[in-house]
Amino acid sequence: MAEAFISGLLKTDEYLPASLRASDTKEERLAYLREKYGIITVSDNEELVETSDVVILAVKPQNVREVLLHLKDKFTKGQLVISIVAGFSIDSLYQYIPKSVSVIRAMPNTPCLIRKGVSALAFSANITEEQKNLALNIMGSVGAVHILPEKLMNAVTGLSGSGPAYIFLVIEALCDAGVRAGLPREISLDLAVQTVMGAAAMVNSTKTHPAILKDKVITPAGTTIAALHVLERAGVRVAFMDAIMAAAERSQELGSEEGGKK
Ligand SMILES: NC(=O)C1=CN([C@@H]2O[C@H](COP(=O)(O)OP(=O)(O)OC[C@H]3O[C@@H](n4cnc5c(N)ncnc54)[C@H](OP(=O)(O)O)[C@@H]3O)[C@@H](O)[C@H]2O)C=CC1
Ligand SMILES: O=C(O)[C@@H]1CCC=N1
Repeated sequence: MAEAFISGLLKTDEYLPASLRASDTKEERLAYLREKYGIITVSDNEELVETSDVVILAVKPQNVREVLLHLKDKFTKGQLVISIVAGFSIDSLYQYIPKSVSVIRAMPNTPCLIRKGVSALAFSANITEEQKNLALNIMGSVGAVHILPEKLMNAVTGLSGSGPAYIFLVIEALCDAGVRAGLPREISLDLAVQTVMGAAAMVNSTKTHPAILKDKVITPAGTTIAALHVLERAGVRVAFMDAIMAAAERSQELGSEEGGKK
């Protein structure tokens, strides 16, 4: 996910490679980031925190505590930490980060890599307008941004944070289905991709409820209603609801000390 940010930010005119630095546990990973993006890399989180105005925390929830434990006295007043860690609340982060530092809990998604992401942000109470604008600029550089109350962040994680994976699965399933019906795989994949992109763009640009757009595809006694009958019988809507609830609940669990160990 951190690479999605690096790539997305560098595709803007605003962020130059020399203004971005990354740390990681593996030197080979840092060498890859240096070579591919020309950014500065450090093998030491302490150095990174001491030399950065904005720190994006992008380790797995299971690693957050050990990472922050070593950094507590490295932060300085006025710094901004943007955490993209699923499930980890602002209050939990403040167990390891001084109160003089501002914290943003963010939930982006991987299309940030191509600047087509969507993120939600929740702010700590001490955030300044300048820091809000800076965060909106960073996150806005790689996609759409919503500011939300923190209590909604697990739901965001379930929907849009994990969401690209659901849509990749749908695209793969549509492609296989086309192949099953006789289409060459390459053509089938393109038909699936263009259909998903076209449908999403139509909802976005017409601002029309998807149910109305769906109805316009359906000819009475035609092909579409025959297919929708099968999807409804298979419980597709409930499957999506259950899936997103499962992800939101797992996000909540990951934020707890016990859940973070699993
Ligand atoms: N993937 C996604 O779509 C999204 C992920 N997120 C959140 O982003 C975070 C990262 O997820 P994701 O990118 O998928 O996971 P990855 O495992 O790909 O990335 C985590 C990176 O952190 C590195 N790391 C581990 N320990 C340390 C350490 N002590 N110091 C520095 N770096 C360290 C890991 O290195 P190593 O491999 O050596 O362990 C790895 O490169 C998670 O908290 C997740 O909840 C949020 C939104 C979307
Ligand atoms: O799977 C995960 O836990 C992360 C959080 C959102 C997307 N990927």
